[in-house]
Amino acid sequence: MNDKIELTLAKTPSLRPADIPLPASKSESNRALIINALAGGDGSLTNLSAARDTRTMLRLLSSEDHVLDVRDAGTTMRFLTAYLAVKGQKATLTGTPRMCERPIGTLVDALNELGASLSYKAEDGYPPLEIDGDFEQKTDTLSIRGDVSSQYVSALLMVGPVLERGLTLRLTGKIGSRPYIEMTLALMRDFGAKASFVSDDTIKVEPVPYKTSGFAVESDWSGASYWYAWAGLADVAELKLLGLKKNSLQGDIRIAEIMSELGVKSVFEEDGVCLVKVPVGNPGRIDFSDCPDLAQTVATYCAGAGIDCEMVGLESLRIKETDRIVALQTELGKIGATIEEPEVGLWRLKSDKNWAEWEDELVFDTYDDHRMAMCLSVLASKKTITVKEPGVVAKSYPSFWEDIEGVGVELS
Ligand SMILES: O=C(O)C1=C[C@@H](OP(=O)(O)O)[C@@H](O)[C@H](O)C1
Ligand SMILES: C=C(OP(=O)(O)O)C(=O)O
Repeated sequence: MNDKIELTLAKTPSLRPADIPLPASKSESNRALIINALAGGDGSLTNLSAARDTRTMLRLLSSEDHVLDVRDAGTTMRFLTAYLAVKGQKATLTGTPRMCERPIGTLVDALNELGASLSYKAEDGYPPLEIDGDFEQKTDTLSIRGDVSSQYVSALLMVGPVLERGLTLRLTGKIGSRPYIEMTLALMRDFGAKASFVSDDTIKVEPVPYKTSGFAVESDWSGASYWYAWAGLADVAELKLLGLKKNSLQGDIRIAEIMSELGVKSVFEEDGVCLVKVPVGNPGRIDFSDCPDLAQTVATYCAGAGIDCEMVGLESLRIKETDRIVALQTELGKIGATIEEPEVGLWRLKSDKNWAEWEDELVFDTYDDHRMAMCLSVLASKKTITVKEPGVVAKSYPSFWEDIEGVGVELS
């Protein structure tokens, strides 16, 4: 299914009861791989994600090529930049044309200040990058903006324990995606590092090397979000999402709380979470500062369910796999919804309450963005739809369409 040019999903208001075997988290997997490599590479990592972003990380960590192509994987690009720079490994890091439009200057500046020799091969501030191979620590304290991408912060933190003098990071501005930073610190500590926030905006990493350890990756809460939306929009849905825990390292567990107000309750069991339909409450203003990857799911769900809402904390959405606001404005416009952005990071979504009047031929573009394909799929609970380039899901959830077929959605 992933190699088709387009995929049609037949209208499916009633889902077959199912246990959904979610993919493992690519965020946890990519951190575990980098930390394990810095610890000597002998740890036992279980349930690593089959996501392309993780397979790419695995491949590049053991590659002896000079040119390393991360494709469209943001964490792979940012984490490998810091890893290779501090290891003093010569390499060129590159990616897809879109990856070469995603900024990396904040991280490169910080690494050069730390003692690395990184330069740009094309445009200043953007991949491709040349890593010169020399590294000598020049400072143990860095200030870095926290409002562009938390991945720069995570990348720097993970190399902290192998630096002779350790590292103190001071984050300036608003700190976006903070749970991803906490996830990084938690995984580092699992591997013996001494690293934690010492104040609201300062993180200290001691020069205590990693120890070999084991880590079991949890299922992916971002991937789970599409099932919450399916459960909320379908007339009948009895789904259990396997491998999710109530105490998660992933900030995207917030989908459980958001959807409890929007029509889906979570019942945690030993081996996963059961989704139960409940009446829709008042969404109010939803803040995505901690969980930007949930924005497309919630926007599409609200547009499909006829719910108006105000979404904030969306400053980073324009520099992800695509400009996610433009993509959502265009695609949700096809079902009569509008999204206004009166100020950066604030979206006002107004939905068309009458889905029976949506166009009959709904064909959605996906913009090389896995999350566009997965969030739009949920609209098939109301109408037959076609999704272009369905293979984009491979970035984080390669078996997405098989799992969709598993709940009884006819695909052609
Ligand atoms: O560290 C991570 O694993 C991620 C951090 C987030 O990025 P930003 O920090 O750029 O918001 C998120 O959007 C991305 O999918 C994964
Ligand atoms: C933004 C994402 O990933 P990345 O930044 O790692 O490419 C994502 O998975 O939605």
